[in-house]
Amino acid sequence: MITAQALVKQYGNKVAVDSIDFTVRPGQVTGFLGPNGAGKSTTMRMIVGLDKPTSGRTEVNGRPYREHRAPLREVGVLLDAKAANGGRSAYKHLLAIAATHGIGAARVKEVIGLAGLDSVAGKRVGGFSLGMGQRLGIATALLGDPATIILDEPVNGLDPEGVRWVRTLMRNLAAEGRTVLLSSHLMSEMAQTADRLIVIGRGRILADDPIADVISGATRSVTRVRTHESERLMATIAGPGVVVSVLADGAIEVSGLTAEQVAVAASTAGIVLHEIASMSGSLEEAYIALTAGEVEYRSSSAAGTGAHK
Ligand SMILES: Nc1ncnc2c1ncn2[C@@H]1O[C@H](COP(=O)(O)OP(=O)(O)OP(=O)(O)O)[C@@H](O)[C@H]1O
Repeated sequence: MITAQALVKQYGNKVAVDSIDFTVRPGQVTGFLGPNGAGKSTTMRMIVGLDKPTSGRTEVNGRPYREHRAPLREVGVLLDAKAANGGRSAYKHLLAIAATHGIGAARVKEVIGLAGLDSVAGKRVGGFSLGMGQRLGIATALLGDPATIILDEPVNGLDPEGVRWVRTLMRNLAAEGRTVLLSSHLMSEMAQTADRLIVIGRGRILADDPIADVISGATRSVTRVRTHESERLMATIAGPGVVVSVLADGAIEVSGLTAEQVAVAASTAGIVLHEIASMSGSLEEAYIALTAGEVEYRSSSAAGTGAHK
């Protein structure tokens, strides 16, 4: 479990984290989202004692991080995958960290296997690809078999197999009852991995809800219907708050009624439907809607460069 209470971090005049409160619960994957510069890394750094809050507090498993006598066994962290010593082999790197925390070589071998690093465990970390470095960072985070895991951009640089591996690992860790906090800018990946989301913008919390609620709260869901009797169906379902539009392919899109209500109305009127689907918005749409106006760094033109020809 991770908690933050009235947590503030100021760098000079810059308020990076602006009095936030949240609880990250065990048994779930919680996604931590926000535009560049929103304050995610600063928050994660404060949780694990790498940055001191200007005011407020954070706790991991019921105590401030620094008060844990064996922090590696409480919380596993991946904040900077490039932090490993380049001259050592992956095995030696993990063994050195394990030794300073009273963790045996057997656990080192175990996490090497878990992270899919068996074939490169004897190789110098300096020669690792970004993806291998990420795997090593995740192996390090898991070394102490911690109840809480915090990973900042863990899929950065991973190939599709690696991305899927991280997703499955996170889901399994949560299913074991652990607390998993995960940041990523990959919305489709987050949508498949997280149960709950905390979204921040300019240091403030914009949403802290189950993922389905974040999506339904920030996007419009519609019912898409296809029938040979579009005109009659439109007349049948017309009413206050019901908006219908005819799409280019002849299907009609209805907002203001659930798919069930449309199906019942059609059935009562004896109208045969060839297709009916409830279309909810995507996490990406919800995220863009939620963070509009909260983006610190935005390109001035969506079309990119090429203005001077
Ligand atoms: N050491 C520092 N000194 C001064 N300002 C800082 C420092 N660290 C972070 N900031 C500022 O605090 C704000 C939050 O930064 P932070 O790195 O926490 O954002 P983030 O959400 O992790 O962004 P990203 O998605 O780009 O990693 C930014 O405006 C950043 O420039």
